[in-house]
Amino acid sequence: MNIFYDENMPFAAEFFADLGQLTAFSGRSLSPTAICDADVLLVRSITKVNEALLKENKNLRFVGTATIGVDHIDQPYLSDRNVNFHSAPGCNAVSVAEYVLSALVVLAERYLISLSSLTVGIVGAGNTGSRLSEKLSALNIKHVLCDPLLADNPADKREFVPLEQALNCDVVSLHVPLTRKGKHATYHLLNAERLAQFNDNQILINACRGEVIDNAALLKMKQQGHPLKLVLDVWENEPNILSALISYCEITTAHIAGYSLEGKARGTEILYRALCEQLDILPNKRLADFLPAPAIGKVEIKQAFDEILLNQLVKMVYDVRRDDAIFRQQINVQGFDHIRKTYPTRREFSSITVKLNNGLSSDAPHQLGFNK
Ligand SMILES: NC(=O)C1=CN([C@@H]2O[C@H](COP(=O)(O)OP(=O)(O)OC[C@H]3O[C@@H](n4cnc5c(N)ncnc54)[C@H](O)[C@@H]3O)[C@@H](O)[C@H]2O)C=CC1
Ligand SMILES: O=C(O)C(=O)[C@H](O)COP(=O)(O)O
Repeated sequence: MNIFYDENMPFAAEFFADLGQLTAFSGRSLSPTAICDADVLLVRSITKVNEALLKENKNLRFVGTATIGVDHIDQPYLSDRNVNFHSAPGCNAVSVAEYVLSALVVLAERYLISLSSLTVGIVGAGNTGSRLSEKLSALNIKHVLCDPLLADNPADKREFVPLEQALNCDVVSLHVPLTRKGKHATYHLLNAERLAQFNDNQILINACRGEVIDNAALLKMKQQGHPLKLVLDVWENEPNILSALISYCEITTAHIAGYSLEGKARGTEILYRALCEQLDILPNKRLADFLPAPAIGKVEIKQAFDEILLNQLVKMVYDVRRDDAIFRQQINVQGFDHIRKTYPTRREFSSITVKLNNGLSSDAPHQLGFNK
């Protein structure tokens, strides 16, 4: 069995070696002839999987994307060809939530804002939005959820607000898939008209897909002097982004919100399990067998919690300013894809054990995701 996989899938060789002949590829430049004899194709978000890519291939049985987003996959085409398709729902949702939290901590310090004074509007309350909601709850940060599709689902008991209410919050964080059709399509969900409603003090965070915000309209608004504070991880038309926007961002990164080692590697593991199931093989490998020990393994807390201490904990694991600095320094030299390919290791809160030796029963660090 010929298994072709994106070179940016951590532990792919370790997971898949026993299942077939492995070939790694560079996701942006994959050609139809390169994969003409693939039985299994494992991609990430930068490879568009469609008729144009697969036209030379007659053998394909399985396509997997080690990502949450599926907007790069022509699923009806795969289904017409009877090729099984799997994505990796939720794989890097914690990573996205930790990115947003780090951005909030950094901005709160930069502008001397207390996080507990803010209300966050989470647009899209699936895996990434829900993980963010849990972490905000752990820090007692007020937030509302907007998700008209889940609001219509009687099984989901959470309270939802209309979009306009979420967009009015002090912080607006976007967590929707990119969709172009239907009543709830998200392409340019934030168009010029909605962007114009933002007030001077708001913070807008986009760590879902660039096309959810009309980037040209956003640039125009910033050029006209709107003080909206911007955190942009994703961009329209990656990797050829609207670079004039960069200098208007408070925090700006190269689509790496989901790039914790755990988040990326979980994507690989989910596809390994899905392929094993298709092949009727019992999976015998687990991600825990491959993850290295983190640089910092254990922390002991010896004083009572306050916002400063909790913010320190967040930044100790992941300070988004590192990725912001790399982006600003390298975007015009090495380019968008290079920054992503050479991403330095980042671990999730769960990689660190936090021991409480402060006489308090408060469990905030563990609710935030740190290991007990
Ligand atoms: N920056 C990054 O590195 C990453 C970006 N993503 C992006 O984030 C997106 C969301 O991820 P998940 O939360 O895991 O997906 P999910 O599928 O678990 O949740 C998305 C939620 O958005 C809701 N939704 C759809 N249209 C909506 C609309 N018009 N208004 C409000 N809510 C709407 C859906 O009902 C769903 O509950 C992914 O599709 C992907 O494109 C995901 C992971 C990493
Ligand atoms: O999971 C998703 O959806 C994402 O946006 C990924 O973090 C994107 O990473 P790449 O697949 O582009 O490496």
